[in-house]
Amino acid sequence: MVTFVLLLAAITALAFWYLRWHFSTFKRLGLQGPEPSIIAGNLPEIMKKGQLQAMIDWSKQYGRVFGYYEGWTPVIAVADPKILRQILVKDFDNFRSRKPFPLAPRKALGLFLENGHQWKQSRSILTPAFSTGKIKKMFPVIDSMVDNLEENIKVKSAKAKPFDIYRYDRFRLKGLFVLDSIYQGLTLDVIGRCAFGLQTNAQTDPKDEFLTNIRFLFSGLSKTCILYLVMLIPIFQYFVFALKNLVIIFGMNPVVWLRNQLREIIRIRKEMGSSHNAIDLVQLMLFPSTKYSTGAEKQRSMTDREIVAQSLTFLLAGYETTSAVLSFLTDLLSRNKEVQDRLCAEIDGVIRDGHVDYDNVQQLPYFDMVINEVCRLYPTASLIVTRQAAESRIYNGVHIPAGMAIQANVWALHHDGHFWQNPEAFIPERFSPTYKEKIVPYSFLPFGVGPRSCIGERFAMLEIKLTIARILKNYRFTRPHDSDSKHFSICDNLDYGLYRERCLVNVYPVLSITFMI
Ligand code: HEM
Repeated sequence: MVTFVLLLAAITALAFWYLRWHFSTFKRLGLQGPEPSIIAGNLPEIMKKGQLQAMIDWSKQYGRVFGYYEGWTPVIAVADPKILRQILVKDFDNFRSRKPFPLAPRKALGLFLENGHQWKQSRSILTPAFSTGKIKKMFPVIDSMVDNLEENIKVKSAKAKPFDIYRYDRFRLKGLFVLDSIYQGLTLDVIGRCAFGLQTNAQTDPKDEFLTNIRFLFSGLSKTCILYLVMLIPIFQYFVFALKNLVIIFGMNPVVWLRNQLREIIRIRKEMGSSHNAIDLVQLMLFPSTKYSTGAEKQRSMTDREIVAQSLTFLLAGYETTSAVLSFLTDLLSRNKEVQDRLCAEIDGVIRDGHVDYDNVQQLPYFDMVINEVCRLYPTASLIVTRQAAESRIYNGVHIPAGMAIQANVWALHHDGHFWQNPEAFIPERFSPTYKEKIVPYSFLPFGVGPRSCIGERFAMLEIKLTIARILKNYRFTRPHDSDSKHFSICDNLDYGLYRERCLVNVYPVLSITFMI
């Protein structure tokens, strides 16, 4: 009995010592940061405030580089442009991987979560899908989807009553309240058609199965506590993986539904063969372009499982991010009438015959400035610019040991008074040719930067510009209390609270859920 008690005491003391050692990683590295609890690191604060708010508060307290613990995982948050340049671009070979992801699937991860050779191969297969030629060919598809959006707005505005372009609808889905925005329907239809040739009708049918399943992913499942448990005790994920089959058998998961749909598309496309003239991602993944492969890296077609994982990644990446930028852009234009007037004047000047096309939508420099400023104020994907160090290195006096996770602190970077004068104000002129030169390199990263930056940036920019240019040809964004409001399209309070709602809750859980594939 005494031996047993002694052994137990020794094991407890050893475990305690190990936990203390682990949670003093940043003290040993000489980095400041919030005090972690010995069991949960800084997870309680992250859970209480949300990750972004916690990071904002910590940035104020500890500056541009600090360390925190996402449960068990130590992470260095970086908002120093010089160090970010090293990590994201100059020394990319040391930072090819993303931060380890709770519940990431073991196989078939999708481009966003892939690492090493697998990532490189997938990126080179998928990059040609976003060439200028391909995007140009996608233009008429996006344009036809915007027809539906315009029709929606026309019907709404004909009632001569204000309507809310963001909170277009609020309904109960599988027991949860889901917010709807007319932009979500648009971006889902666009990514569905352009990436997979999917015939979704999210804009015309609010009960469209694709839309409801995707929305369910972004709402209910994102509130799961399983994720936090895995962040706390990473080993717990093996238990979750074991449960996965049970969930699939009961068919309760929207991922299962989406997976089955995508498999059906793959089956049909395989039957059609490589001569089929589709220009989308599925076609590229089944029949990779040889134009971009070098001798050493012969491209193979992907397996069905890999294609499903990639497709789901693109659906998720292309849907929520773009609709969120459209929503913030609408909100900011409705609040800043002079900016909206100047933008409309530019659009009317360039697009004289009223027809927006691929070439004229590229000739709107003020529009580019406005979108950049929206993305600076509200970087909708600010938490996903992450990396992991392969080897130990020192940058600007900061020691980054091998295996350390890095979180680019994009919000802090975009709101840093040292880099941006009056950072909370909406001033598109910051991005004018005169002032642009003064922008500190690597202080503006809405799409990330370097070889792992957003693959869909140009596609998203085109979609945003085409959509807003077409709306502004006929309408103005106003607010409900505006006395001169013609009651066309009106958006309600889109603010920081909404930013949190749309951009924060979602990233981890939604991507984690791809483990169901
Ligand atoms: C306004 C809309 C969008 C924003 C703000 C955005 C932002 C981002 C950011 C910040 C990253 C991480 C970059 C890094 O780590 O350096 C990223 C990665 C990615 N984005 Fe986007 N994105 C948008 C639209 C899209 C669209 C439309 C697609 C697909 C058609 C897409 C597909 C991806 C993919 C696949 C990755 C992972 C790239 C890799 O790891 O190689 N994104 N995006």
